[in-house]
Amino acid sequence: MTGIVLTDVTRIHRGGAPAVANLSLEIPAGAFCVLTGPAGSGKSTLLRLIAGVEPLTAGVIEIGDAVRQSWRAGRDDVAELVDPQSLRPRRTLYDNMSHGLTTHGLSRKDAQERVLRAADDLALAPALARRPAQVSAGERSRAALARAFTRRPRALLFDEPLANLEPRERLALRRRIRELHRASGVTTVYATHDVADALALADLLVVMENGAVVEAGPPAELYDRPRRRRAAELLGAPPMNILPVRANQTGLSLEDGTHLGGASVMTTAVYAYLGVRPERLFVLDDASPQPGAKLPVTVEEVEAAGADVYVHGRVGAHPVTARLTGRPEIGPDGRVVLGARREHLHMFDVESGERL
Ligand SMILES: Nc1ncnc2c1ncn2[C@@H]1O[C@H](COP(=O)(O)OP(=O)(O)OP(=O)(O)O)[C@@H](O)[C@H]1O
Repeated sequence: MTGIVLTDVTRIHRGGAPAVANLSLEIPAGAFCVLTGPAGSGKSTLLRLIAGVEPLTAGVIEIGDAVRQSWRAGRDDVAELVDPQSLRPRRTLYDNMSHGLTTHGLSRKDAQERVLRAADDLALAPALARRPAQVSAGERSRAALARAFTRRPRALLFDEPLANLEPRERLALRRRIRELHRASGVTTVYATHDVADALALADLLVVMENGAVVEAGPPAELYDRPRRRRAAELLGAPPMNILPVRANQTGLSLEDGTHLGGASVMTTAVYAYLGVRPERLFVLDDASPQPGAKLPVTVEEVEAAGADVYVHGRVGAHPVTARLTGRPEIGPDGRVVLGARREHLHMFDVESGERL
């Protein structure tokens, strides 16, 4: 197995701002690394640079002994970009999957065995004789995935492979990708803006913005204890609520004096940003656990979306969103008091954005 080491990687398109800027990252051998971040943050560009289909402006990408630099193109059989668009339209799925295997030294029989095994693994057998235009979007995605696996590259690269699939198929293929990764152990880099996919798949999660890494680490750490305010905001849908507060021994309050609760998380007085994820808020009543903070919310909108109910409103002048499991009872004054447990409160430095 081979890891991927990126050192000061930069890609500048002609006349543009850097799509990837001085980015360094070490992806251990066999890891499932997920790149996430908003549109335009550089995820696809980074994948294309690793795949070698786009040239580097500066920096080095090492995939084992295969080294890519701006002045030296790397080998193109090292990292495989899984892309349904690149299936050849005039060939059957079988031919698409077997193409190139025999020229890379496999016997016809071994190539056939490999293709049939991959087709079995991805439930593609009935569609093998058809062309890409004659199968569903899900089958095309699975065919691209099967083709990549048959080639046994050192690294597999995915760019939003679930984007155009219906929800049930999405979940099934997401699980399959994870299982195939576990079975093959091939180092994988996967780009998505979907937070749930990112958290479900990653061993190493990389939050990107403006072509740079905001924060990287195990997904549970980034979700539960983000080190940076920006990473906390980017890794959440809806994003983490952020309120500017004064915290001292008596508790937390907003600049207009609104008291947010008695249980302070700080021992000395500081001005900070309080962060709380929408899904960690609950309606405060007699049965609620002891809250670390209370938010008196003036409700502006309630969206009932199946199992989730989104409550949008304001605390003082600041917007707040809660994701609840039931419709809250809203008082005649249009208010509801929400709570969050102390362990679900995050404090960030006002200037640096670092976790306090
Ligand atoms: N061929 C190109 N020429 C000029 N600029 C480009 C080109 N490709 C990408 N960019 C710019 O580079 C930046 C990063 O784009 P990239 O597609 O890598 O982001 P992304 O995170 O994958 O976005 P998305 O989630 O929308 O796919 C963007 O500002 C984009 O406009």
